Amino acid sequence: MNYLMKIVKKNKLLVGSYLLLGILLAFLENFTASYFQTLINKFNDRSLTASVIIIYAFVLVMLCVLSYLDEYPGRKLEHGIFLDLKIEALKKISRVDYKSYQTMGTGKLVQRIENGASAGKSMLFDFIFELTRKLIPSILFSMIFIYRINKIIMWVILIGYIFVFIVTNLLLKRLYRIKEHILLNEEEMNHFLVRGFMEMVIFRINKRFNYEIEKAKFAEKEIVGSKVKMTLIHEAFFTIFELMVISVKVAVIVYGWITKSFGIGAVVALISLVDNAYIPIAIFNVLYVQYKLDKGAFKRYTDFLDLDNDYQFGKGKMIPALRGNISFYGLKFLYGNRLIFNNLNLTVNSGEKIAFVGESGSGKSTLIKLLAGLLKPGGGKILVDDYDLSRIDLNSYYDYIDYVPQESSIFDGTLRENLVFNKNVDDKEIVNVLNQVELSGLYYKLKDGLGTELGEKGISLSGGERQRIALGRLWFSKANIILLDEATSAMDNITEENVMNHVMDLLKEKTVIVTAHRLNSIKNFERIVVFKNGDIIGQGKFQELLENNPYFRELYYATVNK
Ligand SMILES: Nc1ncnc2c1ncn2[C@@H]1O[C@H](COP(=O)(O)OP(=O)(O)OP(=O)(O)O)[C@@H](O)[C@H]1O
Repeated sequence: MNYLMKIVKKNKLLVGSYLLLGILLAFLENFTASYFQTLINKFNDRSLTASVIIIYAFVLVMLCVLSYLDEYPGRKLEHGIFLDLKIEALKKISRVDYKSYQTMGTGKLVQRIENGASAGKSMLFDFIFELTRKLIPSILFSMIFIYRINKIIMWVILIGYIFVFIVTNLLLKRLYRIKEHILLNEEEMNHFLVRGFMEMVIFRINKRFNYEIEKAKFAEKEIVGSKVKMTLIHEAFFTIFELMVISVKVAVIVYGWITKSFGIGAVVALISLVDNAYIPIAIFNVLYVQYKLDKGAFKRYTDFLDLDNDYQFGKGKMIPALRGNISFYGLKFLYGNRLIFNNLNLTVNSGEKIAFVGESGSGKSTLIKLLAGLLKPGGGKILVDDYDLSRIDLNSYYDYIDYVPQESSIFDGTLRENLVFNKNVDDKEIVNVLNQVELSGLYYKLKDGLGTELGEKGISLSGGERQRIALGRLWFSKANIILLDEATSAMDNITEENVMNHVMDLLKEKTVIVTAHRLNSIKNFERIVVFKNGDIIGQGKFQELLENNPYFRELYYATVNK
């Protein structure tokens, strides 16, 4: 509910005018029905005057004009709430704790956000607003007008309300279970769709699509079956309800006929007021059932919004500058209960060029992610200059650090966006950088130049091209700590050497940490740190390690002999 209240507060003017307009409309609708009684009675006994007709016409015109004006705040809120809730999800991703992010499945999550945003909009706009501005005022006004005509009928209608409410709650229990089943299967369905789109090549070559389609079809069968069942239960309720309203209307006519207590105007007005009293309750029930069911979908969405945030955003020290000294003291880190580092110590000096090497799984990327502030140490400390990293606001830290991750860091956007994000940079400057990372050949072949769309994860590029674009970003960065995690692994040796010469030239004043498996590529680094099972088992220059460190020698000959 907090998230919905936040939206109400943000739009308080629109919400206020929408609610007031609704209440005014509800009053006018019931007043029209009641005033119609006066008009008919006067018409019947030939005492009708022009002023009565003018008042009646005026109210009808007002109803028409106000209903139209009502559309403005109504539609703005309706569409705005849905999209605001989706944007809230994107804001969440910008701050969510990295460990939770790692376990999210995109397909299921996107569907959960879609269902949740739609449910939230429906809870606020279709239920709470509708109840406040229309249903409650309508029921109250119609009751007041009915009471003025006949008290007994008002009580009969009220008892009817209670009956309807009890039946609705009985139905709800069954509907909940069906709705939960639908939501889970919708997420499942999207999971198969998204992974089918994203992993097309793997699935096609492994002939997995038939299996995926079968799974999606099963989810489809469950969704369709459950939706049909839900509609039938809903509709059964309305049929019963409709029959009840017909009975009340007939009873009003019979009662008036037997007791001879009302004139023709009163009968017409009562029939119309019974509708005015029951239509809102019918609508209330549809919305109430929907509201209760939406709560489940909305909870799944808010569970995501309630995930822990990275505590270092918006909190901690803002740093004015970083020289680039780094120290790890007694660092401990666990993935769940899996110990990765226990008491790791390492110092990197400002401007130093360091390479992390070691067998796959030895912890190199984890250490880089810890230094990037994505993962948090389970013990010990990371100092950057003299600041304790855990006390720095990451928004401030990210002005001084740049990170090229191991996995593709190209996003669905243009070549220009992928190089400079939203910075205002001259085309010439960008083309010059493309030359530095040996991409000018590719660039001149692109029909749309810097405006070329690179596709999801840069699918239209080769692995090496993707890596060179990611490295090209460094030319537009002011950071002075640079972390390159296997940033050249997909390039051929010659391209790697040429590009890295330019990159290292660019970064000569900066602190640079790279991880690499091809040990030839880090021959000239000032220091190489050798990792094994989360421990540092050697440090030094390339030649020293080759002579003195048997494990490094083993690693080196394993790569050159390939
Ligand atoms: N999200 C995670 N949850 C649990 N364990 C993880 C997670 N990410 C990595 N690990 C484990 O942590 C260990 C260290 O992984 P890390 O990626 O740091 O190794 P690495 O030295 O960079 O390997 P590579 O050279 O293959 O990239 C590995 O055993 C890996 O399985």
